[in-house]
Amino acid sequence: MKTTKIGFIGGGNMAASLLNGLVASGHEPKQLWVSDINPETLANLSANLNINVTQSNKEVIAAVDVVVLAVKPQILAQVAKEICHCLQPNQMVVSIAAGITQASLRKWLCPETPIVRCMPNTPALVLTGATALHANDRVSPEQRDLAETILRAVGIALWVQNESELDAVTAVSGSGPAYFFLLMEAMEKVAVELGLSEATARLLIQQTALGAAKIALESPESPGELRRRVTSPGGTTQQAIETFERGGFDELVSLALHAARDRSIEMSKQMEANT
Ligand SMILES: NC(=O)C1=CN([C@@H]2O[C@H](COP(=O)(O)OP(=O)(O)OC[C@H]3O[C@@H](n4cnc5c(N)ncnc54)[C@H](OP(=O)(O)O)[C@@H]3O)[C@@H](O)[C@H]2O)C=CC1
Ligand SMILES: O=C(O)[C@@H]1CCC=N1
Repeated sequence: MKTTKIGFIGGGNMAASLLNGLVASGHEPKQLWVSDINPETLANLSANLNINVTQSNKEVIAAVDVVVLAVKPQILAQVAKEICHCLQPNQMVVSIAAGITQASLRKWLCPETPIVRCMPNTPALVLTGATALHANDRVSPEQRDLAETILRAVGIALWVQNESELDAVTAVSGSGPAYFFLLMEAMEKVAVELGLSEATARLLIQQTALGAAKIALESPESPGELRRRVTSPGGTTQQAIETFERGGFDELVSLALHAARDRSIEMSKQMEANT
């Protein structure tokens, strides 16, 4: 797998996370390609990772075994139509775009193209990504394994049976890192108000987030039980948790995740209707 030629169309945030992760996991940099319209983006990727870079999407297609579509959903139709004639019949396409369905991709590419649609997240950068994948019926078992191996190189990877599950995955783990950063941001602001220096606050919050994630991963207990173990009756945590609950914490999380899931569905419908 480490010598499979993989090409990214679009070298922005998510592509950079995956490329960094692939190189860090031992993938041969010279087997990795990326195209982007922005020369500065390409210069940074080339300098940092020593991978092949080009402004030509078609050059990437011609050089690789697997093509990863990593542009914004809004311009994916245009990019897919530009490259569709250059794809070899069995060349696998992996799309990471939120809210772009297999049906749209099939329409824009060629009906025979093997397509894996997936939803990764930016912690791929530090090899702790979480990705869900869905394959169309043109993807061979070997290509399925290859797609899974690529994403597993940068974290965990699991398959969903129904494509519609990717809307929920996008809301939970695709966007999820931002929710944790939001909480960290808010905690840091208040910690400074409470008298800590910014550096002290940030370090304490980062280590606490890491510790909470590690204990949640390693313990057989549910998050609810782990939370109760921190919450001494009549103590400080109880005050904080009750304040969160009075403020409608669960309802707010529900509203936020539904909004993200609904936006994913809405984007799918808009793209299918407009192209
Ligand atoms: N960011 C995230 O956490 C996640 C993102 N995704 C998905 O990944 C995809 C990329 O997102 P993200 O990395 O955040 O977006 P970015 O905007 O950071 O990256 C997209 C890159 O594509 C470039 N680009 C624009 N037009 C073209 C073109 N015609 N050919 C080649 N490259 C082009 C952009 O350049 P310029 O900026 O100059 O326009 C930009 O560098 C999206 O579809 C998103 O839904 C999925 C999971 C998580
Ligand atoms: O916000 C977005 O649309 C993308 C998809 C998941 C994370 N970022």
